[in-house]
Amino acid sequence: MPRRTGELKHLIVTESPDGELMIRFVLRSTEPVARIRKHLPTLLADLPNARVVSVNVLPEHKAVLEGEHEIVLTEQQTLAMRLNDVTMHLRPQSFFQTNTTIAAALYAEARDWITDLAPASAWDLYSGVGGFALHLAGGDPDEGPAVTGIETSVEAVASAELSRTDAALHRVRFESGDATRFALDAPADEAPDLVVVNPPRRGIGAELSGWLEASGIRHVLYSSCNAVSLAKDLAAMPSYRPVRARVFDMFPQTPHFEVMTLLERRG
Ligand SMILES: C[S@@+](CC[C@H](N)C(=O)[O-])C[C@H]1O[C@@H](n2cnc3c(N)ncnc32)[C@H](O)[C@@H]1O
Repeated sequence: MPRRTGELKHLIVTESPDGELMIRFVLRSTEPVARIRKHLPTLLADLPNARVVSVNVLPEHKAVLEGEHEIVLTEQQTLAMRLNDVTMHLRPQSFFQTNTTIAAALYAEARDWITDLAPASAWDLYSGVGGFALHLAGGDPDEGPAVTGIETSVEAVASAELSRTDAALHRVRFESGDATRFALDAPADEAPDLVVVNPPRRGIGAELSGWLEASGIRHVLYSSCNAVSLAKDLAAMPSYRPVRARVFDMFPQTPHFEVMTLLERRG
């Protein structure tokens, strides 16, 4: 009979493409924090590539990986994730695509497809730490589309803002908020040329797909980790036709995959 009295629930390790590590101890309580702090110098000496070490507190016994309370123990608060020519500064608790090599290919392909379309403005809905927005914005801060990223996680928005500032991309901005609410509340004359959506497994849902269908937006780039919700969302947007699509093996050795498609308004 499990007694559930242990303190360590999970150890979450993120390795950057440069081999640097973010190590997160998911604990039942803050009781071991003083001990981890005490042994931190030894841990850092044994793992010279460790850059960020934190404790995440998850008191409840439930089927989630992490809780809301995070205590960063190192001076460095973010892990630099260098993908293609974009550096993203990842804070603990921010979503990052599961497979970094494939994520780099995904963002590069998105940029490739979009460059030809040369949109003046774009929204990156469900922007996370800003992978799509930062790639679409391009290397020159004065060129490329004006991009607005919308994301519910405050930590992810803070990560994205840091990366944007670091790259001096003044035509990119990130806001914390609900993607559907943002679209529904936007003045009609502020609709962009392109909308990128990269939602969680549930997809974008009836409200946002209905809004896109009724909008005059010319292109939608939809990156999905669940082909079932993607198909449902696409069925609700018959005014768009897929002009490009590619499957990415984001979750090797599982039945899951990422699929990205570029949709173009008919007519
Ligand atoms: C599949 S991840 C994609 C993140 C990002 N596009 C990337 O490439 O890393 C989905 C993101 O949607 C965010 N999210 C979930 N529900 C949301 C909502 N209603 N509005 C905006 N963002 C949401 C999650 O926090 C998560 O960061």
